[in-house]
Amino acid sequence: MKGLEVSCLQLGLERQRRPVLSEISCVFKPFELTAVVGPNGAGKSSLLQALAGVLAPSAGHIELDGQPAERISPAQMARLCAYLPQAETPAWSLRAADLVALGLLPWGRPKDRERRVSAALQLVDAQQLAERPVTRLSGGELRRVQLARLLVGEAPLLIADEPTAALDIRHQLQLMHTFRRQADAGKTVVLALHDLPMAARFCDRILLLEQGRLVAQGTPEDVFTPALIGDVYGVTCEFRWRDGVADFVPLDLL
Ligand SMILES: Nc1ncnc2c1ncn2[C@@H]1O[C@H](COP(=O)(O)OP(=O)(O)OP(=O)(O)O)[C@@H](O)[C@H]1O
Repeated sequence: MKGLEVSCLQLGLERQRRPVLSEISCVFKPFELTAVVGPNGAGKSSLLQALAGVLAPSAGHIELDGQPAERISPAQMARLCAYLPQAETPAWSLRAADLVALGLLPWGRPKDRERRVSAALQLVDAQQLAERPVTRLSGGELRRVQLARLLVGEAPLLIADEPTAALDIRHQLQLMHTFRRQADAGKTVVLALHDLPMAARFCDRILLLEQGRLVAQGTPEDVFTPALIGDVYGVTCEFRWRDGVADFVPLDLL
């Protein structure tokens, strides 16, 4: 599979005329799983929406393999990037399998559609939900079906906003292993996460946002330090590293 490199150059974004992202410069590469972390309102979702082409930057550029994002047509973008927003309520009572199949729309109606839908449902342990109307699923079940829709296509760039938030710990781990495998196979994977130990364990790179600015980027060991995290989140904390796995202990408010 050909990977996709995404660059942000001095990216700025306004919402309701208020700046929510400023001077963000970073690169997302094939084979890399990146977590975007930061406190509530820091701009994680806004950055993901800009990368997915949902929100247009007010300053700077986004380039996909060197091509300016604004020159990429919506149809082309749909083949390049699969995006799952933070929250999405189903508007129609589709069967779960039909919702997942929507993720294949950018590629028409592939002959092996059913096999692919079933494989994607299996990735999130949701095969047993295939025939269920999506309006009658629990929060975590619906999220897993939506994640199957994200994973069913062939886009080289996967973007998911807090994908583990509604899931129990077994399904969280299963999903993070799936994203890890997608990155290992050459995809460029970008996730907004609040779970810092999960980000430390599975991700190659961390972007730390604070009030719309990128205050740190690097490996989990670079970014997850008590000084940086404590300062940005306003807490005292400890990270205890064992074989690349971080025990994160939030101690108290600063
Ligand atoms: N639809 C909107 N219209 C106007 N401003 C918005 C909108 N959505 C978010 N914002 C503002 O943009 C800023 C960044 O919000 P964003 O949702 O990107 O943060 P976040 O880091 O994803 O937060 P959270 O962890 O709470 O999901 C915040 O100040 C927020 O109030």
